[in-house]
Amino acid sequence: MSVHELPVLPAVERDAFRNAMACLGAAVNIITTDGPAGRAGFTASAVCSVTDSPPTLLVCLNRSASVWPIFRDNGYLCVNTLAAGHEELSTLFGGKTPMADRFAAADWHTLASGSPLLDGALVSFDCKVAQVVSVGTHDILFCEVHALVRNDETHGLAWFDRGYHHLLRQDAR
Ligand SMILES: NC(=O)c1ccc[n+]([C@@H]2O[C@H](COP(=O)([O-])OP(=O)(O)OC[C@H]3O[C@@H](n4cnc5c(N)ncnc54)[C@H](O)[C@@H]3O)[C@@H](O)[C@H]2O)c1
Ligand SMILES: Cc1cc2c(cc1C)N(C[C@H](O)[C@H](O)[C@H](O)COP(=O)(O)O)c1[nH]c(=O)[nH]c(=O)c1N2
Repeated sequence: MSVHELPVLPAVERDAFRNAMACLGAAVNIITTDGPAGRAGFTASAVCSVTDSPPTLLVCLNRSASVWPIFRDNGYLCVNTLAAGHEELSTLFGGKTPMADRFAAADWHTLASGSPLLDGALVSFDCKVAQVVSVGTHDILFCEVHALVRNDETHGLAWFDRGYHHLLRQDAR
């Protein structure tokens, strides 16, 4: 098909897009960093696996978020995937709460990256930001995973239809 014959696609309204995206269930994560630019954390559901060679995941971060310059400058982060029971913590990191109050609400430890790992997270991925691609209002942070901490005792937490939902493990049903 020659260039001038390519179909012109209609635009989708932002609210219609958001209402549609609310139909995609997703894990809920607290993304943390600590380094020369300071300590920060925010709630993110736009997180997914990219490749297992090398182990890489992505996080989408709105550049208008107050945490954005800190993540940009530190270059390391941890993805803490939340477990059932972490709903309040998710809301705390997802709002306009002062950073110290966000971290005071839970217990943390660190591995090589220095980013806070949440005690009791379903899983934590200690990462180095390897590549950043800006698309519209967001930066897509492609992160190489260098350490993992799993907690197989707890159940999952999903964000779907603008609310939290528990995901039970097979042997718990
Ligand atoms: N990728 C994101 O930036 C992202 C993802 C989820 C939620 N949020 C924010 O969390 C809050 C709660 O969201 P909600 O699900 O209750 O209702 P909502 O109507 O604000 O969002 C519905 C869905 O639309 C998508 N979305 C919302 N804002 C977006 C943005 N700025 N860029 C890309 N995708 C976006 C997400 O998938 C979200 O689950 C809102 O402030 C929302 O903006 C942002
Ligand atoms: C369930 C859920 C899921 C997400 C968010 C919120 C909630 C409640 N937020 C929003 C983000 O956490 C919030 O905008 C910032 O923490 C706002 O605070 P500051 O601007 O940092 O003060 C969010 N922001 C973002 O840039 N990428 C994302 O994937 C998500 N996902």
